[in-house]
Amino acid sequence: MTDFEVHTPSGTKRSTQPLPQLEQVELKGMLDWLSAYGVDAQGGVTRLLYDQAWCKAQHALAAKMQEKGLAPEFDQSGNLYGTLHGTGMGSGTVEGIEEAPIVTGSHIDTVVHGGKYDGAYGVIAGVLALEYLQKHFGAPKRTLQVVSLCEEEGSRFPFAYWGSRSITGISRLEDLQHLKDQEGITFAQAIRDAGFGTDSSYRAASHTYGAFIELHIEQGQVLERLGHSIGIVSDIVGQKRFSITVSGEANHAGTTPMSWRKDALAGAAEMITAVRRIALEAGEALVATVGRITADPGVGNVVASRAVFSLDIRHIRQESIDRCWHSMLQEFSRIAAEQQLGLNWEEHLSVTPTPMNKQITSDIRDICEVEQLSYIYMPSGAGHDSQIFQPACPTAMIFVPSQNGISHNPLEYTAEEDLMKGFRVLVQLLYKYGYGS
Ligand SMILES: NC(=O)NC(NC(N)=O)C(=O)[O-]
Ligand SMILES: [Zn+2]
Ligand SMILES: [Zn+2]
Repeated sequence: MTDFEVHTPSGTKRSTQPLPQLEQVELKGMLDWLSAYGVDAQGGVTRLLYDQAWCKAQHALAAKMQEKGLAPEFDQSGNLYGTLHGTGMGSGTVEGIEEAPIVTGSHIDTVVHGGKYDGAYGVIAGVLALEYLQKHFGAPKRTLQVVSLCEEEGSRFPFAYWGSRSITGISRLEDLQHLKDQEGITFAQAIRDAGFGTDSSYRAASHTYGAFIELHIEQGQVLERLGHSIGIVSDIVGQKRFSITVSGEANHAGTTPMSWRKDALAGAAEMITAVRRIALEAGEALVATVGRITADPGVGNVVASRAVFSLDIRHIRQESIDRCWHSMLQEFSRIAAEQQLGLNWEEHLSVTPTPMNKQITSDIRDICEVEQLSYIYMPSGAGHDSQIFQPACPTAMIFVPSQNGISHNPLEYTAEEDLMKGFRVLVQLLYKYGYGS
């Protein structure tokens, strides 16, 4: 049993209430259960926005929420909500946004051949936390909600954070309809095939949140190396993502002398080497990644006429991202001019670095202290829906360790004991905000 002070996200002290000991919950079992939707023979999980595995998983989750008394509801984007309705009693004089639901959750989509914890942990933990609170304390005073966001990774369409961006109104379906996946299927078609979209019977994706709290695996090695159980996220890095197209001329590999070629792939290779050099020169905190390249016509005895590669740049400060991108672009232009190649780029993601809400993070710290869980404040090098929510409502993130820091990989793993510690923190926090008098 633990005693702790209950207060709202705005810091008003409310009351003190002991919580019953948390029981072992079916966290691990439910993560395994969810991973069956989209699992492959090597144990990798692939659930891309609106694909078959995604649809099955999201509907299976809705059925689980129903079983657990959480009144599931979809919106037009395919975000799924489970709700514990508040009685409204004791919510005091707080007005406007503070009366809105306290929401927890994360995303259901994965990268291609990813793990079973990224995103899923926060969704499952949210469902079980609401079930736990309902079972022990009945209806909360303030409405508590869990959301299974439809998309965060940007794995299918050249666009990311669709779940949180649609909820916060930053993006609308009209802006994305034309986007195509690798198979040429448009966003408009994909959402329609999945049964969502503006002409579906679901309500529009718009909500006012009192606060958003995301529990997530760290996806790095910091907690494990330093021996801490909980990471309290201080900031989330900013990101820019581009698609870079280099154009040359297809020609015969045997009859075209080296110096007369316009070899798009050779030019792209030099540009990628420059990406690595510039990022290394910028210092340890900056990271830049080229994770994908395609070449046309993609034939062994033909000089490539076109190469397209991805570029992902991240840092905790926007100026560093911008400076690095400009140096890279200068280098790309120099290389293209030198080799008589065409150069085009398209920016398809830009998110600014985002600090998390100070009051919620300090409440998380208080809980860690009462619960005697070792914690550190840390920035997140991975992007999260929390950085989309933060400007719209007070937002915070709780991290648990990732074994060997591996993520976006079937080997992604967090020990059950660590999953439970994060769950405990989440339950305490939701109790604090939902049941305070
Ligand atoms: N937590 C994540 O894995 N996020 C990933 N996805 C986005 N959208 O940032 C990423 O690339 O960092
Ligand atoms: Zn991820
Ligand atoms: Zn994630």
